[in-house]
Amino acid sequence: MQPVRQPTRHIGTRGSPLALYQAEWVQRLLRDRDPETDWQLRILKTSGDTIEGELKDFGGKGLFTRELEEALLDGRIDLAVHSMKDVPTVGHERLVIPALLPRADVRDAFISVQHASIDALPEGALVGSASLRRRAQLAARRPDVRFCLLRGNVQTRLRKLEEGVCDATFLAVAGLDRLGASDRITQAVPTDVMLPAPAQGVVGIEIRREDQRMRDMLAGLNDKRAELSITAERAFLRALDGSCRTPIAALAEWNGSTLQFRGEVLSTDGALRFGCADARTIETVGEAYDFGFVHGEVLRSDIGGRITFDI
Ligand SMILES: NCc1[nH]cc(CCC(=O)O)c1CC(=O)O
Repeated sequence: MQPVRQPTRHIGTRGSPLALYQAEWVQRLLRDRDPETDWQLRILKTSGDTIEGELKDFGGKGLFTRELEEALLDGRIDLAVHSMKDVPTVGHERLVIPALLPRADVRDAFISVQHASIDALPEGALVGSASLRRRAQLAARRPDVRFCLLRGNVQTRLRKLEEGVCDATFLAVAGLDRLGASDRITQAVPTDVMLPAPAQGVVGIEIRREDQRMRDMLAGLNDKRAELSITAERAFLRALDGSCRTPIAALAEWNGSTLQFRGEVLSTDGALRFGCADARTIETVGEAYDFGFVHGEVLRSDIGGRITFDI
């Protein structure tokens, strides 16, 4: 008998602990589905991993995903694992995302060594966050709070917080749960206080459009509910934003077969806040997309010139 050569397929990922955890999760799922293939991780650095300052100042989209997409296109990797929150709403024509994994906790976590909740923060507290959305949402509730940058991967940020660099920070509950750091969460912030980023808590797998075999295999991993939810949220974002410089939040939650959608846009200082909410029975990706997109367009015209969108 001829020994069977195991085909190798490469799963591309960033090197942060959270990215690696998510890529290993995908690797396990693929090994279960297709043990004949040798599923290897390939770690790549993205521009988002090397930037020091404010992400918004770098303008470009896809800071955490572009290098992975280039590696897909030139064949260095066969799959790319992304946090969907980091994936631009307009994709490359030669790439597709056929699998979205079941959604984790969508909330943001408030983390502080000394203070029990957002409302317990002392007057003028210093909050470390590079996220425009979290800053604006917190400022809307607590205009007295001051901000500083706190960047780096989840562990780095938690360490800086313990060193006293700031009084509190925010991270996605999903990321902390995946890293086994749920005990660091001081308060899981209710979504009516802090509506999450579009697609927060969802991991997606991107591949080359032409890779039909991979598409067929991944179709079985796709979570339809996660797909419809984030399709609506990302369509809302797409209708509103071109630059990642406007604080935008969206969440589409299931109640039976009804998708309950909420979206909001804030001014950077949190002084202006425009929101919408609606519920509809949704069955297809097309319906989910239209649902989110229309709400983005309506909100955009409600806002008029009061918040600038530099598309
Ligand atoms: N690069 C930032 C990023 N992208 C996705 C997550 C969290 C995990 C998720 O939303 O799926 C994080 C970190 C954070 O916001 O705390």
